Amino acid sequence: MEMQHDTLWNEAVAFTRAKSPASFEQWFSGVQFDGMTDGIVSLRARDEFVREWVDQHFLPTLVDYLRSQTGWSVQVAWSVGGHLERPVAFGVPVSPVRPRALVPDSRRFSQGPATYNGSNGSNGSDMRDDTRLDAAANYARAYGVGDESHEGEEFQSPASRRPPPRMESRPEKLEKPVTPPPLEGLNPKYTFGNFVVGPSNQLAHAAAIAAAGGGGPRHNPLFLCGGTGLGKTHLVHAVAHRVREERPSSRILYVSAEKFVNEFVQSLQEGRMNEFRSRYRDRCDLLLVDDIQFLASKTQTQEEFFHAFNALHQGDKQIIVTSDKYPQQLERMEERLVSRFSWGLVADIQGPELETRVAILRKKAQMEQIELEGEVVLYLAQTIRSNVRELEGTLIRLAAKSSLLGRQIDLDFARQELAATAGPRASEAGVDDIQRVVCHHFKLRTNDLLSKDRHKSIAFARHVAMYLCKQRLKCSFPELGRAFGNRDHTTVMSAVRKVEHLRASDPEVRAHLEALERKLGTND
Ligand SMILES: Nc1ncnc2c1ncn2[C@@H]1O[C@H](COP(=O)(O)OP(=O)(O)OP(=O)(O)O)[C@@H](O)[C@H]1O
Repeated sequence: MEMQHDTLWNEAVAFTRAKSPASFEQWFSGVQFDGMTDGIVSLRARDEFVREWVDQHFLPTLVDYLRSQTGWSVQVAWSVGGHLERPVAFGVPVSPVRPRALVPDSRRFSQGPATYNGSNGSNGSDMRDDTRLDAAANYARAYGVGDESHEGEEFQSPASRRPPPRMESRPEKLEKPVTPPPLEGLNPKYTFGNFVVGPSNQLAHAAAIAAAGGGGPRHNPLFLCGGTGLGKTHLVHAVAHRVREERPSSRILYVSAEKFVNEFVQSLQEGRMNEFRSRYRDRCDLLLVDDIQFLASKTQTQEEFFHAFNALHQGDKQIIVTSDKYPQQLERMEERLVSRFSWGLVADIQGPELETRVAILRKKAQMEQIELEGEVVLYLAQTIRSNVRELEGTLIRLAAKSSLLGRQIDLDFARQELAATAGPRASEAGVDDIQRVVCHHFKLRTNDLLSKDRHKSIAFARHVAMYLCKQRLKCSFPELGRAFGNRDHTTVMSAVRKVEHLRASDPEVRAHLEALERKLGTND
């Protein structure tokens, strides 16, 4: 089995190397392959800078290759520092320009090897936070390594004997920027390499890779939807990063729907509509719009967006839209827009399962250099189930507190902290609480649930409340019947069964239940 893994790894390496051999040699001289088990690839980087560069520029290709060959959800576990006995490649192994620590000192908790300790005399302490790209550029200038993104053209190592760049119009190699200028509003950490794939998001992930030109059928538009904090924005940024890397000349527009509205209003007021239209209809190869639900009720902006959409779609320019709802659930949105959103692929992202939450926590801890014991990871993943943003926020809060108090993040510490900040535990919530939350969600009065009213919307809310009570409380069917206006226990039983069935078959019902479960919190 190990043998097979090694072969697979070697194939993935060969595949990735072939895309840009010189650059590969340079960067992978600072990386060691420590093995692969259960879809987890263990790598060691010489330092944090190499880790981050390789993570962002090479791993998406490498991991995609492994995934395509095995069908596994491949994860990469990095360790940083220490001597590399078996580097993957043998380029010029030096990193003369050391950027400052990637996270503020207060957030660097790793007990592992120090990363930027000025060992080469280059004290980065007075460098700005945004010096990473500068440092990367210097690194590349000095050693001829760099971005993979220059369409068939490679950065060259001093030792390389490859012919000079083919494109005559390009200025001297050392003068051109190593990476295209960053796109406004993009989070550099939101890359495919940093996105953990699991059953809850694999369709959205695969569709995003395809939209970025990474193979597989491309759907236009791609409509990504799901509850808050589940990774929609992350995926959209990842597409932009990937396209930026691989096709630097592509004109990418990333906006939140809110920004689109503001730009539109401002252009209208200032008589610059031609410019606005040209920007969104003619000078754009990839349009990414976050939180489209924000266009609700804004009829004039919707009209403008409709025309931009048509122009781009006709020109086969990729459009990706995110939303917290399915297209059909978007309220106060023109029908013709809603129908267009479903022309391509609607890919939803569900709340991550336990295994994915564990993998996300590991990834985030690794990125932020936070040391976490396995039992703490599991405890956090079991306790925080609502969304990834909350998971991530809790991790950062724990790390900050642990740093302030000088205490290790062990299970006791995590338990105390979560208990101190959690609201009332769901297990303490009673039938009344659940009824109240359900009524609030469906905009009903509590009395409605207890009444004999059989109006469809009230009956549905009542069934949902019964289902949630049954799931979360240790109540018998007869007890629940009494709590819901003295109903027969068989009525409750059939309501619970009905909702169970709808949950599995109807995405809209599932979305309601997930929203309610988020509001009610965990019942662990
Ligand atoms: N599968 C994942 N792997 C790694 N990180 C993730 C994953 N899903 C979400 N995250 C992280 O969770 C945080 C929230 O994600 P993001 O902002 O993309 O959510 P969203 O779905 O756009 O939410 P909203 O609708 O509220 O804007 C980000 O820091 C993101 O990196």
